[in-house]
Amino acid sequence: MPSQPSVISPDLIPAELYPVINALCAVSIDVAAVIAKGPLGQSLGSQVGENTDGDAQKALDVLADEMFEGALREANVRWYASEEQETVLTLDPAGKYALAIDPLDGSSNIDVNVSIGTIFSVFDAKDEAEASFLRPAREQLTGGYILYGPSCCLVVTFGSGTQQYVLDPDTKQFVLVEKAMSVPATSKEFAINASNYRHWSKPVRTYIDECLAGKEGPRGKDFNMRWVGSLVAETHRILTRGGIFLYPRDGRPGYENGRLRMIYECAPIAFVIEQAQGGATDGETPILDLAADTLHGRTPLIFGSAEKVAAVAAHHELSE
Ligand SMILES: O=P(O)(O)OC[C@H]1O[C@](O)(COP(=O)(O)O)[C@@H](O)[C@@H]1O
Ligand SMILES: [Mg+2]
Ligand SMILES: [Mg+2]
Repeated sequence: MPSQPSVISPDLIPAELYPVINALCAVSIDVAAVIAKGPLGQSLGSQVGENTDGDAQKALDVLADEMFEGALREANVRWYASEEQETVLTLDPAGKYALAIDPLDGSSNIDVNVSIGTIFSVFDAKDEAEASFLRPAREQLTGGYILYGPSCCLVVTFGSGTQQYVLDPDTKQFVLVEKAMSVPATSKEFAINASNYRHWSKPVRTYIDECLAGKEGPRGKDFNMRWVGSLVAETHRILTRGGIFLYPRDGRPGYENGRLRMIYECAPIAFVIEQAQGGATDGETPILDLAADTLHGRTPLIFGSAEKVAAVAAHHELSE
């Protein structure tokens, strides 16, 4: 751990959680430096194995996981649940918190120099490891992400607004730049992996068909589309200029609940988005009212500008 604090302007960070956030920031400064070396450093994008979900594990997935696990041992974290680990690890038996992490989000973008990130979520630790995570997402104490993009930033909520901190490369510290982020209520942008169109359910197809119909369609305006392939980058764009993101369930084997994991990805992103006046649902229920039933369980995720999320939810209701 560096001698200087890794995140300054900490007045909005609850004192008890500061060591956790500070440790996450300290590691992310090192992760950002590793990423910035690109092909000058070690080969980060090569496949080194598979995780429990059968996803390809890249060298940087494993390295980032090891780096966060190591640093969080001294940050009052009792239970550590990682997308890259099969079971929950005990870090500090006396620790107060249970931390879930997607150490490296957007793995397919590692070797193409496109934005990637880290997503995290913290609960109070219970005596049982798994029970600390398999509970309503609304019980999170904090949730957020670090984006390794053209600039590196931390976006985080503690339940009273969503804040943004940016890493100053000169001082190597995260500095508060926005106290209360707000998702624009409406926008003309949607994000979905349209290559799966033929596998989608009727409500999702209907909604996207309406967007594609543009001015002449029922929504009466032209839309734009984006798909980065890194959830953190899509989230940051939507927090900044609005829009909607959809990773729905679809008809492919293994995609019955979509692709994204509840505790490592959907819950923290939903927390950040709701605290910025946006919406996040699985199509029927707000994500924050759901609980994962297994550690690596997935859920459909639809989030963004409140008005757009409501429109998709309405399609789901109509089709019931
Ligand atoms: O390749 P697809 O099916 O479009 O999926 C893209 C999604 O998968 C993810 O990369 C999954 O995250 P990981 O990289 O952590 O496995 C998301 O960041 C992204 O939104
Ligand atoms: Mg991910
Ligand atoms: Mg990942």
